[in-house]
Amino acid sequence: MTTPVHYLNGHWLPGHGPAFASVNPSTGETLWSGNSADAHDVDLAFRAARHAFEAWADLGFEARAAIAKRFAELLKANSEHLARAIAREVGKPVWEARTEVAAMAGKIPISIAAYQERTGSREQPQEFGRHFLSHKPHGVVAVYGPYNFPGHLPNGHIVPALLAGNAVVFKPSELTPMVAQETVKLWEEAGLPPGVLNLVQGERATGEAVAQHPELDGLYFTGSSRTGAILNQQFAARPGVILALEMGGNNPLIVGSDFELDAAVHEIVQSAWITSGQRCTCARRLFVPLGEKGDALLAKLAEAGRNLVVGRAEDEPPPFMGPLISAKAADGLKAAHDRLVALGATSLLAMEKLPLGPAFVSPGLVDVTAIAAEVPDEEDFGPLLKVIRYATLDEAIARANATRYGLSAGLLSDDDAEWQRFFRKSRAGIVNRNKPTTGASGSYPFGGVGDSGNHRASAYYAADYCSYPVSSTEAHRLAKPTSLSPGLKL
Ligand SMILES: NC(=O)C1=CN([C@@H]2O[C@H](COP(=O)(O)OP(=O)(O)OC[C@H]3O[C@@H](n4cnc5c(N)ncnc54)[C@H](O)[C@@H]3O)[C@@H](O)[C@H]2O)C=CC1
Ligand SMILES: O=C(O)CCC(=O)N[C@@H](CCC(=O)O)C(=O)O
Repeated sequence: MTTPVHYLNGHWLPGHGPAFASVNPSTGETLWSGNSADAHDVDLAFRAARHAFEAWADLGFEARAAIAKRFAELLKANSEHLARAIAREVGKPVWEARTEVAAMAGKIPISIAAYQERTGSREQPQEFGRHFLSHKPHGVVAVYGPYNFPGHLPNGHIVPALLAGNAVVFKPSELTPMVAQETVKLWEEAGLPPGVLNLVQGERATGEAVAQHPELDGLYFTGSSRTGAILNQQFAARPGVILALEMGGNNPLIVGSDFELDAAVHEIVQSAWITSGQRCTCARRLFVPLGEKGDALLAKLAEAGRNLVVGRAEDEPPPFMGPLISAKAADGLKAAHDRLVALGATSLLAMEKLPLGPAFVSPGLVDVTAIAAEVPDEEDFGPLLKVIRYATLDEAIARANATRYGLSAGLLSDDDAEWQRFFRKSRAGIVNRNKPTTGASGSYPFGGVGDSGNHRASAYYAADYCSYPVSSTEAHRLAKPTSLSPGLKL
């Protein structure tokens, strides 16, 4: 119980909960181990955050932004170190992990602009003084991160929360504690005052202790719809706590009537198999027109999947896809693939477990047209793409929308009328044309409808849930009105 893995009130301290570890899914090597934060450690984090909050909020935006800018510089200076940590702990290839670190540094100017634009102030002069709109931080907010972007996605909540003047308790995914620790060290080096950002590592019990803490003013969660739904229920009894939920999807990608074959295959690969399918925005369902052109597309896509290089995160030459996060995840994906085939789906590219290690699978492509009604509306978080053949675009759009989720959706078509129809009818927070469903811009809002979120979009709109609006009517001097309300004598 001696490894200092929690950052509480500006000190690195050991935890008092059960021990846990993170493992490199490419190699099986243990990367990080420590004791999780128990309820008492979590309480220390909240006390520190509450204590630090007022001075941090009073410091002013410019001073807070200056620290965030120093953090961005440190990210750039340490980008290779952090990218390697991400590659090792998540399994994504180093080239891709580098893009994650770049997105983290890019988050700072974006969040500064968003704070000013989305939550700035507005004044309306009046005879007596003014009406005035300003924004205040919520207080102490918790940030929960998923494992697939252990740097970028928690950063997408932490940066705007701190800029707005909140103090933060950060509970990263238990699968990626090392990346969280390396990130928080950079905030420390950037000069963040003690208590403003606290790190509590741990598994579900730590997450529960954070969510139940009475000092909580806001909870910003990126993770599975299952956990998000639990939190949503839990917080129904605490309406005063602002809850931002960014969750999964069962995202459709429709291939229209007018497309260039190689370009379409490229966008599908980038939609479905990037990050080994471990992005919430990944396409899970591919709608392909019936007929020869659709047949040719699927043949080419299966070939691209067969030729795609799967390898260890740090391999040279680099792979396109690394392992899944764990052997358990790989077994789960393979089982989902096999279940579809057992139900009667046609395998166009069989997903296989690979001899590289227990967390490795090859990409899978299954035609589920014949069993579409039996396919559960679930997010299979890995490189498994389900194909549905269709006769008319309207049919494809209706089936694409037939999901309880609504995160991303895409159309591959050069036909403008098809795009207009698709855009009008599709129900998702991210709707793309001739581009992957993945790779959303941080300069735009990011979030979904249905079970993909709770209408608190992140990225550019994260500023909105990091502070609350205050409307003031101000008179410079107290003055008795010249005419009083009927029935009132003074
Ligand atoms: N919409 C979005 O922006 C994104 C959504 N995701 C989604 O995240 C998922 C993958 O991430 P995971 O790490 O597996 O998510 P997860 O839901 O298993 O875990 C997320 C966090 O919640 C904590 N947690 C789990 N159960 C809890 C409970 N009962 N109470 C409090 N905390 C609890 C975990 O320890 C972790 O810190 C996928 O479903 C993916 O679609 C991932 C990235 C982006
Ligand atoms: O938060 C942002 O800056 C934009 C959202 C973003 O980066 N989305 C990524 C990854 C999220 C995921 O799918 O897990 C993407 O759209 O690829």
